[in-house]
Amino acid sequence: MVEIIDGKKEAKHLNEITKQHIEKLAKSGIVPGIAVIIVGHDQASERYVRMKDKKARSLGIYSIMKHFENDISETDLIKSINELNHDPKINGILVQLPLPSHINEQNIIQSIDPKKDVDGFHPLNIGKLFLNLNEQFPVACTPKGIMTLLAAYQVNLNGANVVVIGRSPIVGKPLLALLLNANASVTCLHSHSENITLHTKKADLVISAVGNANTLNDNHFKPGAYVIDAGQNLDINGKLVGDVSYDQNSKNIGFITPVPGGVGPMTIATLMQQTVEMCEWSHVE
Ligand SMILES: NC(=O)C1=CN([C@@H]2O[C@H](COP(=O)(O)OP(=O)(O)OC[C@H]3O[C@@H](n4cnc5c(N)ncnc54)[C@H](OP(=O)(O)O)[C@@H]3O)[C@@H](O)[C@H]2O)C=CC1
Ligand SMILES: Nc1nc(=O)c2c([nH]1)NC[C@@H]1CN(c3ccc(C(=O)N[C@@H](CCC(=O)O)C(=O)O)cc3)C=[N+]21
Repeated sequence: MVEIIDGKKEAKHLNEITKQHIEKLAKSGIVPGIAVIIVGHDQASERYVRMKDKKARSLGIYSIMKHFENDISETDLIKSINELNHDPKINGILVQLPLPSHINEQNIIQSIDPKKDVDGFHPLNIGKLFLNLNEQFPVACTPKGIMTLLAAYQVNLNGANVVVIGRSPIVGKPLLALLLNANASVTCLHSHSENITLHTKKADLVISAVGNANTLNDNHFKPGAYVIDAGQNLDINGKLVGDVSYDQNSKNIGFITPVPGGVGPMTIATLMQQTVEMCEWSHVE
């Protein structure tokens, strides 16, 4: 029997805690603020951004959205980010990725004030994460949310054999650092990796962030394995599915995050949590 790791439930719990922090700040007249920038009209991106805005507002976070046409220049986009860098009402700036190909993503990410980099994508914050510095800095929300979920399910990472599939700067790489910092033994696989099963069969925990349906199935895992599926894919019927195909009776998978209802809701809840944390950090400095 496969047990479900309920990301929706944990996200709700995390949002309740975030709400308490917001209420406490409100007593000092402080309202945390987030700005989300989106370029172009990609349907999935517009949908994610709306979900973030709606959640922020429902929690009492000041939320603004800047929607630009596909042909905005890199200079104009940076100008808009600069305004937000200097806006005292804004604690977190998120630029939805991917951006159109005429815009250099690194130039955009690096124009965000690292103290407002709520996505944790700025090289300074990624560097701090890899160095495991003992200070407060933002961390990419999907990996951070996965760590919160693992903690909620009391998954022991100390010395555990963990396989991460995917090495993007949004999911795989920051996850690798977080797991290493939590004393796991981590293997990171990617499109050049040979014999994926050899690695996954030995893993206590497998985290998949590939972006292809049916990348993994029950035969890839050792009995009782924990599986975190970060994939968001549309199957042939247009249904949202993860990277892992399985059913209730799968023999090996012990615990798994469903798609939808696993990593996705944790990402949004973590974005809200981190916006509020960054507001708190800015007021104690
Ligand atoms: N739930 C959530 O909150 C979030 C979900 N996602 C989802 O996670 C997935 C990954 O996203 P993202 O990291 O941005 O995607 P990228 O496309 O940037 O990265 C995919 C990674 O998977 C690797 N890969 C591709 N094919 C294989 C394969 N056959 N075997 C092993 N590794 C492979 C790639 O290797 P290489 O580096 O060699 O190209 C790459 O490192 C997507 O479905 C995305 O929608 C993303 C962000 C948040
Ligand atoms: N700067 C930036 N930061 C990001 O964090 C970022 C990004 N760009 N670009 C795209 C990816 C993708 N991503 C998701 C967030 C939530 C869900 C999510 O909530 N998924 C729901 C289902 C959503 C639905 O109903 O369509 C679930 O899995 O249950 C999915 C994917 C954040 N990303």
